[in-house]
Amino acid sequence: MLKIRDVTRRFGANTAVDNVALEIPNGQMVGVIGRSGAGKSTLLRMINRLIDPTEGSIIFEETEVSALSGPALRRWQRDCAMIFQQFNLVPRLDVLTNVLLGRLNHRSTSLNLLGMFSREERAQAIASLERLGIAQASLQPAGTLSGGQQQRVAIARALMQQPKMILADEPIASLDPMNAKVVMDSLQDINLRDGITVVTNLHTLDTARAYCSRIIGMAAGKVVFDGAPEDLTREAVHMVYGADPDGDEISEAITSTSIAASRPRKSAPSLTPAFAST
Ligand SMILES: Nc1ncnc2c1ncn2[C@@H]1O[C@H](COP(=O)(O)OP(=O)(O)OP(=O)(O)O)[C@@H](O)[C@H]1O
Repeated sequence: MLKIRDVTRRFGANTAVDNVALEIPNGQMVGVIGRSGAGKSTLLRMINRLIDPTEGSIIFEETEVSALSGPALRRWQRDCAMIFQQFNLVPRLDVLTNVLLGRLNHRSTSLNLLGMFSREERAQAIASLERLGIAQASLQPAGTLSGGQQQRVAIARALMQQPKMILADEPIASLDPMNAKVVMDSLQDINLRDGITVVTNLHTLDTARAYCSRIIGMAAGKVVFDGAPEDLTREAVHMVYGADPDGDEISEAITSTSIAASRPRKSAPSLTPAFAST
């Protein structure tokens, strides 16, 4: 269980995340939605400790993640793998080496300095690439792959960390619908088959509805919706996205990529939809 307790993050006078409290049980697939600037990335980055909260605490199992430093913090960042919109691979290195880099936090500094990976680690990296359907590109420089392929490499690298949780920050925002579907199907497969918690920021509402059993809607740094996709009514969508500049209700079409999940998502959790009063 991940517990986010009254977490706030300010950048100067700007409050990016405003007093957010959430509990995420292990094994959920959670979509975080909201307008640009709503605080989605900041929230994810605080969970992974790429950014520190200004106030509040983040707890995983019995560990206060927000208080960790040194090797314990690196262990947490290994347990909580992060996937980014821009993939964050090393373009000049081949795909296999990029995936092996996911092992770095598992190993001693001296082994890392020698840059040596065991036969077992290599086999594991190839198995991860096979699972993502991209093993044939193992020896290609990562920078020569298409965006969709690069994101699959990034997911294979995340798997090499043997994470307890995957945080994906707009993983499909740079991809065309077909590649977006492959990437979301992969994240769903990892969630369903391995039971790994996935928390993903998504620009598009229909993707969140299709893949996530729980949707968290943010507006101006606050959680304004937390519930199952079925409970995301027009009213709730309005609370998350607000009205367009002409004052008209926002259309779901503009938050749509038209991708459909290959597998049905897990049945919805027994969540009471929460609407913030402010
Ligand atoms: N490093 C930073 N320094 C200053 N302000 C920041 C920083 N990171 C985020 N912000 C501000 O915090 C607010 C929330 O940003 P955040 O990136 O978390 O939103 P988001 O919902 O992820 O948006 P997007 O979908 O555009 O990525 C914004 O006003 C943003 O400008």
